[in-house]
Amino acid sequence: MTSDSYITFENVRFSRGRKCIFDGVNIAIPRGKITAIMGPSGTGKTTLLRLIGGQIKPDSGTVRVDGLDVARASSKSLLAMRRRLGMLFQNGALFTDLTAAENVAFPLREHSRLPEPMIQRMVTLKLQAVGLLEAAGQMPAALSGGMARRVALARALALDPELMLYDEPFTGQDPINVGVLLRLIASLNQALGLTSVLVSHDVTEALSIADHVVVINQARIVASGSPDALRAEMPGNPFLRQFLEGAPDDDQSELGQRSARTFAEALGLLPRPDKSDAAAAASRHRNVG
Ligand SMILES: Nc1ncnc2c1ncn2[C@@H]1O[C@H](COP(=O)(O)OP(=O)(O)OP(=O)(O)O)[C@@H](O)[C@H]1O
Repeated sequence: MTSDSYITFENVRFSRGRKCIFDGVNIAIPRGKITAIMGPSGTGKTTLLRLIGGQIKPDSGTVRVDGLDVARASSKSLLAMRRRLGMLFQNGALFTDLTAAENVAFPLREHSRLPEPMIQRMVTLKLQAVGLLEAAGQMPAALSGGMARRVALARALALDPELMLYDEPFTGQDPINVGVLLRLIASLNQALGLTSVLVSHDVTEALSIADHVVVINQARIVASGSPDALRAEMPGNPFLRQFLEGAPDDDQSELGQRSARTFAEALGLLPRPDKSDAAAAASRHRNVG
């Protein structure tokens, strides 16, 4: 681990029943950057986020978040770590009986003792950060899907996290909303000095903002580095090449095939489909739904 790593996985093993999800993986997630986690469906990307959050523990090995050994930390240290962590998951629905502003205020009321005027100020700042101040008084039912996702992002930022975990944040969104979310994720990471970990099937989109990429396949890390470094590594890396050339042996699903294809497209290894990027992305979103 270097001091530039915010999160490290050191020889982490994790199984579900008889299925080995991680077979001694080492990962370094750089501080202050956006790291995209890629891999075919079912390879353990969400599991990786749950190991980071400490919801599950490795069978062996160590997961460190800013130096904290997550599995062996006291519950007090774990709680403190989680308060520095924001999460935006595809199912992170808003509370339907609270306005947008009340949704953003919720974690502040739950986890801080700030006086009400300060909470209102924080809510205003967070809604401004996602460009939705005008929606403060709206109920979730009155928001578009894209607006609701941005309010959920504002809520995830409420406690000023250092680390943001995004699990499929673009699912169900149209290309314009995906573009807005991408720009927000990138600009917030930069402006707030965050470290972001992004799990997404939208490979082209995720790679457009990723500084660092980790590719998982069959319980191992098959490649990691910048998109440029992966491109350079591809010819000498049979695992990566297999992933790029087609779905792995045990994943013949349409999703697995698509992950491999879009990854190769994103690295410029395959010609892009003869459509505009937006139309291609729209077609992928429909498929994911
Ligand atoms: N609670 C659980 N109990 C048993 N097996 C589980 C559980 N959660 C996940 N798994 C299994 O662990 C493996 C990894 O799941 P995970 O959700 O991390 O994959 P993923 O890469 O995020 O998949 P996707 O891209 O489809 O979202 C899968 O085989 C899944 O079936």
